[in-house]
Amino acid sequence: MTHVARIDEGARTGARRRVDALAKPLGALGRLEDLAVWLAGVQGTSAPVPPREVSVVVFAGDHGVTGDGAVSAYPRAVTAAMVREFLRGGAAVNVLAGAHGARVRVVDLGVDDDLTDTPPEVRRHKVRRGSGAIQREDALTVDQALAGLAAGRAIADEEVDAGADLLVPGDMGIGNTTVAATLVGTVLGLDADQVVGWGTGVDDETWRHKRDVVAAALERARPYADDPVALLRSVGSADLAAGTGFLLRSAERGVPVLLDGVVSGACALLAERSAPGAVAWWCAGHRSTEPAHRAALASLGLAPLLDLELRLGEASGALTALPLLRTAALLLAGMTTLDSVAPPVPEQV
Ligand SMILES: Cc1cc2ncn([C@H]3O[C@H](COP(=O)(O)O)[C@@H](O)[C@H]3O)c2cc1C
Ligand SMILES: O=C(O)c1cccnc1
Repeated sequence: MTHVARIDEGARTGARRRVDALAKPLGALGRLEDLAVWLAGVQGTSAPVPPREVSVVVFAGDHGVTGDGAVSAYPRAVTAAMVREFLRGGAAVNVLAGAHGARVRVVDLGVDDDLTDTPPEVRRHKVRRGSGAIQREDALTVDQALAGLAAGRAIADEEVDAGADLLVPGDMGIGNTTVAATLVGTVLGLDADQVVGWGTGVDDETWRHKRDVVAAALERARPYADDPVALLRSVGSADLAAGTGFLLRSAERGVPVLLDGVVSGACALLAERSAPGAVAWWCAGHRSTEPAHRAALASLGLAPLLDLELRLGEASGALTALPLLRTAALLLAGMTTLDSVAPPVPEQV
């Protein structure tokens, strides 16, 4: 059972009042105003501060769905190679985190490689190597789905206990847009055509195969549309289970999250289904080109901060949006009020 923490409505009201009093026309800072009010609600103060301790967690895993003909433009071995690169510091997530002052942690939940050359910390939460081919078999056992969820929760706890004031989920796993599309399609009752995208940049023939794979997986998953754990078992994966647990725990601990692309969007949809109201703790950093991401955000009622046609994952969209969140807080804190600058109303004679 997830007990969603309460958003501070008083702080939101106070921040809205302050925003409206600032030295600008009413509403002139557009969605930056809403962002400042959101931050106030999740920080529990009408004077929110820019998030300082930003913790990015990249959940990594491989997907059995890549086994029967390509659903991705890249081979499975790229997952392990990119995990190693995250540790070396040359991936997009590293550059963006460095630029914007965030910490990156990579966690292997299901990479199809033992990664014995990486620090034990990376592999501590490993559930299995790869997941089942969801078009014809379960992705996980129930125990593995629960282990993935528990790992995500534990990781959120570790980050929050270490002082994180903003959590950012990222993803790495060849084939994961196929899994995310299946989860979103199942939860929202959509067809494969409505959720399947081009992922890493597949050609038309691969797209059609991907669509058929998702259609078969949707068929298997339909009976579990209202049961997030059964969904993760049948058509999910250990890394997406962990992403879902991470988001659930953020809402329990009352720590805000900046969401990334279609993978965190699918996790958010599952987490919101299992803990209605949790979405109040999450902000959508961006909208990717994946149709399933668009559908997930619309269903969650989240308006993305950016729409830059990104299609990378790794938390890259969320980190690109991070400065906007800080900007919103700085404007609220630093601007003076209109009544301190406006010429006084002339007195009647
Ligand atoms: C070099 C490289 C770096 C990446 N970083 C994130 N992804 C992203 O692309 C993959 C999902 O797309 P699909 O479902 O089409 O495989 C995931 O690994 C995701 O994290 C990458 C993909 C590649 C090739
Ligand atoms: O939507 C995304 O986040 C995405 C798209 C393509 C590849 N990886 C992630």
